[in-house]
Amino acid sequence: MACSKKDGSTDRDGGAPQRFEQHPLSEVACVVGVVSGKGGVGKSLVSCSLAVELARRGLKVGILDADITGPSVPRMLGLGGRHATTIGDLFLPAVGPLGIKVMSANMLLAHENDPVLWRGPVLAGAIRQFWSQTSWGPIDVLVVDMPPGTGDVALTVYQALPVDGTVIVTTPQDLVSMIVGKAVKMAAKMGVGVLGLVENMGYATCPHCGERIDVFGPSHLERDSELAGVAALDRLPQDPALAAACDAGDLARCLPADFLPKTVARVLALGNEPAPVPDVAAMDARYEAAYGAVPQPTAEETVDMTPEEV
Ligand SMILES: Nc1ncnc2c1ncn2[C@@H]1O[C@H](COP(=O)(O)OP(=O)(O)OP(=O)(O)O)[C@@H](O)[C@H]1O
Repeated sequence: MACSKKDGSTDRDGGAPQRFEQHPLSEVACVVGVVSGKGGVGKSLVSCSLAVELARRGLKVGILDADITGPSVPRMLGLGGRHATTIGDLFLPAVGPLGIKVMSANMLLAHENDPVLWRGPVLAGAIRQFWSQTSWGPIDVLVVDMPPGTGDVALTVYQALPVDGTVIVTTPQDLVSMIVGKAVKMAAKMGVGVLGLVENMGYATCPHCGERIDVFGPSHLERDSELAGVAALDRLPQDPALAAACDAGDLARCLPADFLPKTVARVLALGNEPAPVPDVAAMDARYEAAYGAVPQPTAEETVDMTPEEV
């Protein structure tokens, strides 16, 4: 797979100086971010599932766990308690099932339940280490499991890594839908393309009669993706077997076949079909048509939201 250039000089930013340089021993062809506006919606599950599905198709896959303060990727892939290998300043990712390479803050801690009590600049430094000081080797797709929300680390990833496209994970609740808009706008403001929305935990299947139950009410996937102007990708069930597999570190083996089919196809198409950067003005117009005009703040009430340099 070939996406954008990964040598710190992508066409997108014209070689902006804040880009972190890829380690000379890494050859990452494609970087896909997985984000959610809000915590706990299943972003790490989607990151790991995407990695597993791509690895099942024979791709060389890595996961950069940018959820520094709440990392769950190592545990889900059976790498809980594993430490990263270091040679001097160089980090080597742990290798999990299906050859998936993983780099996570948890692999740098003495105990996996130690808290990471780092402030913004140190968190950004960790992202730099996971990209510039880590030898990933040849990787077709590097999945970046982002922290929830639109904070410091997400900003760093978008500014400093050559993200080719981002998958936004949501659940069918109004609060989460509203926050999807923030995640889409953040990507747009950073010039990052959006691959589409994945709705997680939308429904469950009754183990007795097989009936589908919409756990949080009807799906919002079509509505939210239309309003945001991004693709509707997959709708995932709430499945106790998946939760148990995550807890047991056995997700790679237990993940049902052809999980996330549309998301996988979209990622595989990235080389020929770049992820479109959402049009924020058009998106605002659609939200306004659907929900009415949002009262505009006065000049005194307006806060400068321009992202700062890393
Ligand atoms: N579709 C699902 N079916 C069953 N359990 C799920 C599903 N999706 C996520 N879970 C469970 O919910 C918990 C939270 O999932 P996950 O860690 O992926 O969320 P997250 O959005 O990455 O959270 P955080 O915001 O803390 O990073 C996990 O224990 C996971 O096993």
